[in-house]
Amino acid sequence: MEKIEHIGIAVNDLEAANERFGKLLGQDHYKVEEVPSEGVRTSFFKTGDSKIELLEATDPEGPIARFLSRKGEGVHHIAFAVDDIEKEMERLRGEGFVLINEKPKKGADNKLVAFLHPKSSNGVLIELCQEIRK
Ligand SMILES: CC[C@H](C(=O)O)C(=O)SCCNC(=O)CCNC(=O)[C@H](O)C(C)(C)COP(=O)(O)OP(=O)(O)OC[C@H]1O[C@@H](n2cnc3c(N)ncnc32)[C@H](O)[C@@H]1OP(=O)(O)O
Ligand SMILES: [Co+2]
Repeated sequence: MEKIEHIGIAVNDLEAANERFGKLLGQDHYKVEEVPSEGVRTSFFKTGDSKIELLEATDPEGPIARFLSRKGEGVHHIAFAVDDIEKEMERLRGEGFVLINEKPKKGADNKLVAFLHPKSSNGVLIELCQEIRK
């Protein structure tokens, strides 16, 4: 794991949260991107070497909608940058971690992503992110 790539925060209203985090961080978000496969619309703020990712549900059955209905707004996941996501998934499987997705999938912000089940990591949902190289 190289560094914290982003911290994902589930929000009810992306525009309102963009405004609030914009004031908090003293800067605007640099993108809004929908990821239909995940049932989310995301926005990103650059915070030094890592980012804040705000997540609004676009699918009432999706993971963010479920999280919001069960837990309300709040920190949803921690994402780590990895150089080789398949290799890292293999390593973590070997260490006994439960991978939610068998294969990496396309995430937001030009990344390949995979998730570990929170039960493997002390109740914290962990995301692996690899930059999609040109
Ligand atoms: C990919 C685009 C973007 C990016 O960065 O590129 C994203 O980050 S998208 C983020 C949204 N996508 C995901 O979260 C995908 C991975 N998540 C999942 O597959 C599910 O949310 C899962 C498996 C973590 C939970 O799904 P499930 O339907 O089983 O939810 P339950 O409500 O039944 O919860 C089961 C159990 O897990 C606990 N839980 C759920 N979500 C979280 C969470 N975010 N952090 C910690 N714990 C979580 C929940 O409390 C239940 O625990 P229990 O003890 O059984 O009550
Ligand atoms: Co994320």
